[in-house]
Amino acid sequence: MRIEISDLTVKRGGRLTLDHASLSLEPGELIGLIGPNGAGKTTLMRAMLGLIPASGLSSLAALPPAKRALIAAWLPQEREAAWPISVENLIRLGRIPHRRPDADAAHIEAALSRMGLQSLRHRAVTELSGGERARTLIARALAQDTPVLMADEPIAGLDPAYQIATMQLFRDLADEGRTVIASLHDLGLAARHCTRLVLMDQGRIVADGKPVDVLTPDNLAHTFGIEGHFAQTKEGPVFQPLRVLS
Ligand SMILES: Nc1ncnc2c1ncn2[C@@H]1O[C@H](COP(=O)(O)OP(=O)(O)OP(=O)(O)O)[C@@H](O)[C@H]1O
Repeated sequence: MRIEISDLTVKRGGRLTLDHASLSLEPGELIGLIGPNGAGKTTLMRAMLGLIPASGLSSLAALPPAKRALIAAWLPQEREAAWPISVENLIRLGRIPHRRPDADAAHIEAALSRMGLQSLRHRAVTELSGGERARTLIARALAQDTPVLMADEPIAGLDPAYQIATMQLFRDLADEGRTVIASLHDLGLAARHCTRLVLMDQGRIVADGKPVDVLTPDNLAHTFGIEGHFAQTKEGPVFQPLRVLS
């Protein structure tokens, strides 16, 4: 599903933390939202979903909440587990918007299996490692089975195999025709798996395009203050941050 935002703006503490952002997200895209700490990535996604007050337009935020929950799954950055619900039951919460208990089991099984959680299904989420909890929360978002998936730093804290597997899974979801947007700090994985990168700095979108066109020496220097190496290889695009510029 296509999502459009136009002039989306958030003001907090007298400062524009999101400054007139306009974007159109298309089905089939895996969009990596990148930028330094405090650039406004979380703010952009939360405003897009209607979770925080914003001026401007967001086609998602304009929907009634019940409809929105059928269209967009949201994976927030916070991963605390408040009470000892089992892995399986936490994933089941993703099915609430559908009100179709008959179809729930298949979606829950698929999500458990896609995130490698079958052996942990009866474990309390309060007794998981950080990475296992992260995978459980991704599974809950998958069980929601929406055309749009929005994720805030979904691979932070995962081991390399699960980082790659999760990025590949997101790419598969995009290839199936879903719209996927994820904020990422790992520019190497962003370059390798994303079809498009949106670079933010100080509340603004400063670049938007293919990884090769966004991870340019100028953009890296001006936003991150780093130098990196980008190469097109037989394996696909490879990016390695090299050094901090003084
Ligand atoms: N509740 C708030 N009140 C005031 N300022 C806030 C609030 N929440 C966030 N900010 C500020 O808004 C700016 C953007 O924050 P945001 O969390 O969107 O950045 P981010 O790009 O997701 O950063 P990170 O990579 O560190 O997670 C930051 O300067 C932050 O300090």
